[in-house]
Amino acid sequence: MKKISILGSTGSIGTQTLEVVRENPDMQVTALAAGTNIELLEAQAREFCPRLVSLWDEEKAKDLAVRLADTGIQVLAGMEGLLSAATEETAEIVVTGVVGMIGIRPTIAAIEAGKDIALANKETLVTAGHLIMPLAKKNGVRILPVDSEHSAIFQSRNGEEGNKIEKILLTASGGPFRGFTRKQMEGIRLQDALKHPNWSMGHKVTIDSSTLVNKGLEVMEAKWLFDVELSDVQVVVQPQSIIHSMVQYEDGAVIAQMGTPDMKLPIQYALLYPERRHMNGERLDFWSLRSIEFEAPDLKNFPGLSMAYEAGEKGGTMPTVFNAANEWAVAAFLRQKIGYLQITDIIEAAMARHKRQENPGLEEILQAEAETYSYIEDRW
Ligand SMILES: NC(=O)C1=CN([C@@H]2O[C@H](COP(=O)(O)OP(=O)(O)OC[C@H]3O[C@@H](n4cnc5c(N)ncnc54)[C@H](OP(=O)(O)O)[C@@H]3O)[C@@H](O)[C@H]2O)C=CC1
Ligand SMILES: CC(=O)[C@@H](O)[C@H](O)COP(=O)(O)O
Ligand SMILES: [Mn+2]
Repeated sequence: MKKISILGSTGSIGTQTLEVVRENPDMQVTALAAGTNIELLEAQAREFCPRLVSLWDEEKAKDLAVRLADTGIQVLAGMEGLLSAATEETAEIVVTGVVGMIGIRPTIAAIEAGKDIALANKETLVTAGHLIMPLAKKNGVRILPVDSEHSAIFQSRNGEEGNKIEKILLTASGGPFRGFTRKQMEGIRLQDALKHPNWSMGHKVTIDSSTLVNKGLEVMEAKWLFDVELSDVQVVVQPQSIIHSMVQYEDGAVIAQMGTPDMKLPIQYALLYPERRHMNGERLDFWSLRSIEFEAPDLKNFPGLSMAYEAGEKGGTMPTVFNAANEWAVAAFLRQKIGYLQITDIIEAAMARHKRQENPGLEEILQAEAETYSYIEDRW
């Protein structure tokens, strides 16, 4: 029986993880954590019977405890609850499906408790990769990528572990505004930015995909997961999201992982690694596909990607500032408080004023996040 704790169980990654669990009788959920969605978490708790559930919202957690009183399921709240879900004693693997830097502390706690990590929450590696990767090594736990591109790279490394990577070819859809100039992006509305061409995902990552900030975060995520230089990660626009990413080896061979855009595959692969198991769903049909297209990314009109390379090259607290500024700006755009182009303007301004700190610990990372927020809040 594979025992799984899911952080962010009510979100896009969380609900798809539960679909995978539903289809695999040898998987069992031991803990579930969410933010505020009490209705869905209650339904999930009743269906999957975990040992504990947690809601970030303290008041709603109290209400949930009353609602679940007949079940014997422990109900917790806040950071304490999130950490308890991450370290639930019987869990073997923790799916990090929360969104944003809130994922850092539970990921660290899970690793310290000896749990394998099925990592969807890329913000954790972007901001704290230099802490997470050595900690995982020290505790003998595996960081198994769930992000589709990183799962593809991981799959393309299978059997090649001893061979050096020459280059990672990280594919990008280009988002809904591929081909737009910045001028054409001036009037973009929230509902337009939420229309990803290929993937159905949570709001934050969908906006990140549209600005190419998602690809920037993924470049840094790849650096930590596969121990490569940022300059060895090349972004290739592949508009259909059929090739999920590729690895080029020293003899020039390129190994790719392909498939329809469906996150259940990388989720199941991470949960069952190294086993592959039957999965229902669409298969690629090359006769109807006919061709697969490629483009170079447009760095001029999508500055989020170059700023991510710059933040990653500078290192220290700079990736935290890049990420925190983006988290703030995307949340404000989702509340319709700022315009679309201001997202990257805010990241640029926050990075420009930041005095970088080398090799930050957890407290310094969280402080850089807080300082970035207060700098932005004073100006926007
Ligand atoms: N969706 C996808 O296909 C992909 C996502 N990712 C990454 O995975 C992560 C999750 O993305 P996605 O599933 O789309 O996001 P969603 O917004 O759909 O879901 C986020 C989840 O996190 C929960 N949550 C938010 N804040 C807290 C908190 N403070 N404490 C506990 N739980 C919290 C939410 O709970 P509630 O619903 O109650 O608010 C929800 O369950 C992101 O880092 C994203 O970049 C990577 C690749 C693909
Ligand atoms: C499904 C997934 O992994 C997303 O992170 C996806 O990568 C978004 O697509 P683009 O950022 O390439 O538009
Ligand atoms: Mn991705």
